[in-house]
Amino acid sequence: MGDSILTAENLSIDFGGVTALENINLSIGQGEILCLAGENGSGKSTFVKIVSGVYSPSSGSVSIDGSLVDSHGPRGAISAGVQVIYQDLSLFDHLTVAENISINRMMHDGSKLVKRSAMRTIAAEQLARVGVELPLDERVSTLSVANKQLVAIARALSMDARILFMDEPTTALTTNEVKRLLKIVLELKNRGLSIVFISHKLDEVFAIADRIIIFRNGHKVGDFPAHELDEESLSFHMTGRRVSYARYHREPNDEAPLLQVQGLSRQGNYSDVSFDLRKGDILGLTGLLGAGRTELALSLFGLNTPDSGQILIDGKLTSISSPLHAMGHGIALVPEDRKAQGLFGAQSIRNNVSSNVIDSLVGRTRLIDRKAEKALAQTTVQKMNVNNKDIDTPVENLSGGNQQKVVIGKWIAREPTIFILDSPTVGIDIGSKQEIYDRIHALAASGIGVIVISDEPEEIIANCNRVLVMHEGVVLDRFGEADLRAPEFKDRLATIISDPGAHVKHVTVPLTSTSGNQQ
Ligand SMILES: Nc1ncnc2c1ncn2[C@@H]1O[C@H](COP(=O)(O)OP(=O)(O)OP(=O)(O)O)[C@@H](O)[C@H]1O
Repeated sequence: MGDSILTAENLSIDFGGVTALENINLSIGQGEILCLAGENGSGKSTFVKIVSGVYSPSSGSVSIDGSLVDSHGPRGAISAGVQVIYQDLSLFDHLTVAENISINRMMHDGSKLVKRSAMRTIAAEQLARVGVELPLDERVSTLSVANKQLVAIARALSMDARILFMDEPTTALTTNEVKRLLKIVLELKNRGLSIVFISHKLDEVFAIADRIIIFRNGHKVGDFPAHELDEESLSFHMTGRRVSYARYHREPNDEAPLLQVQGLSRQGNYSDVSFDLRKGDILGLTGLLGAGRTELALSLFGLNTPDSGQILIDGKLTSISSPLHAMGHGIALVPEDRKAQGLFGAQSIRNNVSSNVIDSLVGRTRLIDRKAEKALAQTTVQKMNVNNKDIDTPVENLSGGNQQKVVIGKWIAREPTIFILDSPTVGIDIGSKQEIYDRIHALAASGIGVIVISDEPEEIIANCNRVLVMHEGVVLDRFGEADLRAPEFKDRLATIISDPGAHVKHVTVPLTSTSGNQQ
């Protein structure tokens, strides 16, 4: 580690009696990439929020270059060179690239007038530091998530950042975009910036980390040069146990399809998609972000009406015109964006879980059976291993990964027969992933049909007995259990996902009940 730039001493914080961090001591070196690892709810984001002045610690201090940082608000941290890029990026979508990059700098400098030329100069300079070109006058809303992220990095640099915190920056990026981002992070480090990088994707951590600090239950439990760890030892330090993902094998022998999708198309989203889903199937829908997977899932949940094609449930032609309709047919969807679509943030865990099954909780008196509601929420919290067991906690106070557990749990509570999970383990730690995979396997083994949307080859291989690869709205290829079992399949799938254009379609028979590819 180079000279230490930031030092945290004895940092502790608690929220209403719950200790989120206790006696954290750590330092960050000049020009170093430090990865913060830890299970969901271990305190990583809370640490970032203290250092950046969002939270005041109950005790302890943060100093930069030996000077104490004022812990009462973000100003002190910003002046000392701390910048944070949160997952939602906090950009102004309706403003241009140049305006977004320069706005903080101009406000910080006390500019009262909007000077367009100065804005453009600042933005161009900062983008050059990141090493990318973006159209300065383009509205940010039109950019890809990856390019929005570059805008956020350029904005951070414009504030003379010396330490850049990135909290799960790769969750919404494609494989190639992740590679570009990691390259940029390494270049910024080479120019002397200190970077604190938080990710649950251990391959990313090992691709860039100089040092890895591990939190568990609010305590620092490890501080290692990255080369002293590998994925297995890091997982062990994070969870205190050996983590491995069991593979799923379909047992039910009822071949009648629960769901048949035949020639489904929606202009601009997906085209001519066909597949069957049987009891006990876990069908993987994979491909890059933007492949049409999410749009297809939304159509199956009544939120994105197809233009043509057919959906059959239990052999009967069905039109799914609304989520209520879909739920009536036993379909559940864990959406891609848990914050916007999956949860009522200000509501308690209890209310979020019961919101999905409220009809079954209303008794003859037309009142909600509060006892049953409480029992259901408690069971969900236990089964999903949510770290906060107080069911009256607002879900917005849970860590990101624990929020995702509540979303999955509240849909399981509906006991669906067709369960669609869009990117179910984004932001989930490796130990919790294992638990969620076990739950998905058990649900499928009990006879429901599951669709898992994911671009992680490891996730697809651990969970699925069939896979559809989508690219630009069409099914590019499909694989059955025999393919999935082949030892080289993980690498093969990773190559197809990262470069679908180069993949030559070699299976032409559709995976329908009449096809031979029914593994
Ligand atoms: N504003 C808050 N009010 C109450 N509890 C909170 C608040 N913010 C965080 N916590 C609690 O502090 C603990 C640490 O949460 P934090 O978000 O720091 O975890 P994390 O390591 O970033 O997890 P993840 O990987 O899931 O994002 C959790 O138990 C969380 O519920």
